[in-house]
Amino acid sequence: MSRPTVAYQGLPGAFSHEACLAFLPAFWPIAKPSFAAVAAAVEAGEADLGILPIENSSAGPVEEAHRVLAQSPLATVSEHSLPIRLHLLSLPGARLEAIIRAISHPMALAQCAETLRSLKLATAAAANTAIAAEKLATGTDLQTAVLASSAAARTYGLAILRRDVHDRPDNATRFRVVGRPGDSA
Ligand SMILES: O=C(O)C(=O)C[C@]1(C(=O)O)C=C[C@@H](O)C=C1
Repeated sequence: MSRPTVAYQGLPGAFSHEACLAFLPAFWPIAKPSFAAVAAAVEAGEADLGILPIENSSAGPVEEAHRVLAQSPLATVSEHSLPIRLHLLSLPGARLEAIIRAISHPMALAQCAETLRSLKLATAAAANTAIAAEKLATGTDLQTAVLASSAAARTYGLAILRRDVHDRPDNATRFRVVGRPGDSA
């Protein structure tokens, strides 16, 4: 039998991808560009399950995921909390003093608000932490950093300029696993 699948938002190195590996190790993760695309893949039977971040311990509910789930017939299978460690990543060779902006998912930016203020960095939103990391890695910008995981740093060959930049040491995000109603996946 082929391996069952789980759709997640982002790319390898995203926290949703980390959640797939931690909580659904028997499932093959399928990357999707948006929360809506995750729900659509499960509804269409392209993926057996979907996983979405629904709430962070310091930044609160993930509004877009709640909007998508409210409009979807999918059923909750389980919920899991994942510790979230955010690092400031740059191209290798960049210096912290030269960084002027940080790019990431708005939830990740909110989890690091105090650090970003103390470093006097401007911010810009991306669709996902790993999507921001992958984009930075393909360019030559030594003034921009992204907030993402150590897995994203490894996956895209980025340097960790500053480790653990989330404001609260107990930072964690709750993920919801969803499936088609009536399925016993
Ligand atoms: O999965 C990712 O990496 C994301 O960009 C999304 C997201 C979120 O929506 O809350 C997931 C977990 C963290 O709380 C930060 C960002």
